[in-house]
Amino acid sequence: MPAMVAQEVERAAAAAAPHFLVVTYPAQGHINPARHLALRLLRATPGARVTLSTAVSACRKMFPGLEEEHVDGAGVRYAPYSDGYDGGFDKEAHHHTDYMSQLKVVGARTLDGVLARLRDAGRPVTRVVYTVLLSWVAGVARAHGVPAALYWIQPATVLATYFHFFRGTDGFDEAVVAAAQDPWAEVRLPGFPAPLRMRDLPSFLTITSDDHPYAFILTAFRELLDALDDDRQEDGRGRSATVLANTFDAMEPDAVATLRQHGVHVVPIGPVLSFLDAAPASSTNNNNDLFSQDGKGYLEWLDAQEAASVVYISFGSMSSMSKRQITEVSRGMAESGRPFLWVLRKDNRGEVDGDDLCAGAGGGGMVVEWCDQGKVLSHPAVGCFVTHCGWNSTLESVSCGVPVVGVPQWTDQGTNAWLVERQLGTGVRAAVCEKDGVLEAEELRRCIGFATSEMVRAKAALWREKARAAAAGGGSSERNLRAFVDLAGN
Ligand SMILES: O=c1ccn([C@@H]2O[C@H](COP(=O)(O)OP(=O)(O)O[C@H]3O[C@H](CO)[C@@H](O)[C@H](O)[C@H]3O)[C@@H](O)[C@H]2O)c(=O)[nH]1
Repeated sequence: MPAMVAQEVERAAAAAAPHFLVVTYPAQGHINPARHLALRLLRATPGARVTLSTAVSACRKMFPGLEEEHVDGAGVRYAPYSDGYDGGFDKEAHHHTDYMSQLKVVGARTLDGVLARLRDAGRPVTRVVYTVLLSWVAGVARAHGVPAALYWIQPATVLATYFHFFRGTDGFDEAVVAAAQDPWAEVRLPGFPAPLRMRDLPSFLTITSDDHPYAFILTAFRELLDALDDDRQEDGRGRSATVLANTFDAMEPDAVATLRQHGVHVVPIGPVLSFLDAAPASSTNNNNDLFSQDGKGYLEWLDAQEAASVVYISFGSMSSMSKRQITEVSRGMAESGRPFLWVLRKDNRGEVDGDDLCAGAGGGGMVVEWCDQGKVLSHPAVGCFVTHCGWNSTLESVSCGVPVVGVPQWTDQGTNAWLVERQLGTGVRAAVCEKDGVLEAEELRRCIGFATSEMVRAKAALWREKARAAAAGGGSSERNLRAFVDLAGN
């Protein structure tokens, strides 16, 4: 075959290969599930391209010096959009509402540029997948004639809650507004056999004024569901655009059923955790950290601990611990006599020194600024996880069979704690001080004792198997993802 013809054939083949563009908000808890999905898509689709797009500032933290594009060691390409704050968003100087409006305008314009550039380079995007808070991405994809799917990175129960709230299904919205001030009030979520308490619902539903500092988040969720409706009308089949959900059938059957019954085309593909796919030694979620590890050798320290003895403590990438909370955790761990590994981010520890904390807690632990949580939870020495119940941390704990002490702070975390305690039985939600929400030392010790009991450990082991079976070859989530991928290839 003459060289020019061969080149043409190669170019045509490249243009025909599926190309997924995964777009995410620039927060650690959003970037991680996006990258795990990117890796899953690469693995599920031989010859496919996967590009991940998040804001320039986040991309530069992950890959210093990045300009237009970067390909990581696993083959995921990064092509950032601009959120209007390429130097980083200073939350002391600007209001988050301004950030969201900038993100919508500048993000839409620059993401449009990313799609155009990939098309002009002979690598047209065939499917866009976007995470929460980014409803405008659906419009950008539509303008390029590319189908878009929402990737829901919180539990399906939270999606069902927002959906029925915004729709007003069976008066759910009115019931929530009436009970907003009472965390113990019970409300019936349509499609669920038993009532939930207000504290089990996403915290944003209790926002009753547009002046509330987080009112913009409730608006962003409303817009996200509206965007699904826009696609429903265009689809003509009476169901919404695809919603890939980072959950699995066995974990949230009621939520998946009620959403489908109301026309939401929800497709459980979780747990989407790439470190489950690799051999434990190479398991990693590296390369996408917005925080730096301090190289303290925590894995070697874990190696030296007894099996299932260590309590791992982390409140994720956003929540901060008050000074009193830090003191109570430190006291609780000292009194428990158990070894602990505690993540206290720099922006979360105030004046507190990690080494002083360890000494104060009896010297049986280690405080780090950030760690590879996938590796930590996969480590046999870890026997309990004290967590704020972010959805990623929750799914990671379930998939690693580590029992949980839940200390939810806000957003979806109350629902995640409810799932863990009431639906799965793999942990316990701690009682906190009514005045300041602090988990006190005695309660921490009690909860760790309960979470490490034979009964809870057995449940955690059971759900570990169910989670892994769903994601493994032939499992419900793997089949769902494959069907999605096959569709995207056509
Ligand atoms: O030292 C650490 C601490 C955390 N992580 C990872 O960081 C992610 C944290 O995500 P998550 O547990 O969901 O917490 P947040 O960062 O707080 O995530 C935000 O986003 C999530 C997805 O929308 C929501 O479920 C949370 O409530 C919200 O706070 C997880 O993948 C962890 O493995 C590390 O790798 N190292």
